[in-house]
Amino acid sequence: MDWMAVTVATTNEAVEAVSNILMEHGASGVQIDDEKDYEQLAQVDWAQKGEILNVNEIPHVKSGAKVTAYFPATVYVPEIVPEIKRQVDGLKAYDLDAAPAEVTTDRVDESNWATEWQKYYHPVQVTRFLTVVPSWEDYQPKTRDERLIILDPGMAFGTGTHPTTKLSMQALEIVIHGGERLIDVGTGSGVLSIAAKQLGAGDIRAYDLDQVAVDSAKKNLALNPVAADVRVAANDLLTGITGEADIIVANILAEVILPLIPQAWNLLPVHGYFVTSGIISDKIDQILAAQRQQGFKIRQTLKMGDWYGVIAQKPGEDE
Ligand SMILES: C[S@@+](CC[C@H](N)C(=O)[O-])C[C@H]1O[C@@H](n2cnc3c(N)ncnc32)[C@H](O)[C@@H]1O
Repeated sequence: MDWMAVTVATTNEAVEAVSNILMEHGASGVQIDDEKDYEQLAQVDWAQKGEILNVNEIPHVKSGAKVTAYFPATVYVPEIVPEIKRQVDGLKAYDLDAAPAEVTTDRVDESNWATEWQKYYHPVQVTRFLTVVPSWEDYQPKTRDERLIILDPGMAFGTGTHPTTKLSMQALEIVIHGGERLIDVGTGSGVLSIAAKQLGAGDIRAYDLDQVAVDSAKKNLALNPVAADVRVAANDLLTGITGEADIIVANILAEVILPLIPQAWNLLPVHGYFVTSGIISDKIDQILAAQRQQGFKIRQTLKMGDWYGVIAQKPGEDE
């Protein structure tokens, strides 16, 4: 369906009143492009927040504000524009300066609209060997060792750039030597399974509680031929799962890692690795204590900002 966009160029102080006017005329939603908001957005470290986003590339107003309202084809826009203009000009009566108060209209093709945001996502090198590439980008490895993770950053957590995901990948680079059987608990977008395959892991099973994540992981795995044989299913942690794994990786909140510790212990052989991430600094001591209590040896802790990752190992008889 085609939509019509009505844009009012105005001031920061009149944004709310202008938005109300547009909504009262039947807009399905408004988009606000305000110079002041943009100044704040530019301060955010988007990679740190887990987004492969380049805010600097987003077109934006250089002064004042622009309110754009979207109207479905059922609203005849040329008819309502003069009234919108009259009401915006009328804000002066309430001591609101809405100038320049210019009203323009444009046709929006919904198919372009839905993919417009993709323009701002780009390949990001997340560890020494791994680069996350949005599925629509044509990107070739820059060095012989660079491995790609093709992702469609959709609904599920895991664009690969969040510190907790990076820590997990760094830990996988340490523990994977080739051919290991691996279980990815809380797979999200499937990013860690793809990373593990790229690093040489063998058989991989991936689980997530959330069906949206399971579907998203399946789509992403299909984009990466190297990970085509990863099996994904909905499951609560490792409840009911049998069959040994040499490595179990989980990037989940500390509260959720606690009940996973005994489950992981039961599925790991001697010398098997338990890689955990998603642990905020306040909880690291509790997680380390619980893993030691279970019998794990802590081989390495990794840190990025406020986040920790842990490489634990099930020790041999002689340790
Ligand atoms: C922080 S995300 C990690 C996603 C991805 N593995 C990564 O490293 O970027 C945590 C994931 O764990 C899943 N999860 C939370 N509780 C779970 C549970 N009890 N069993 C399985 N998955 C769970 C969430 O749905 C989410 O997809």
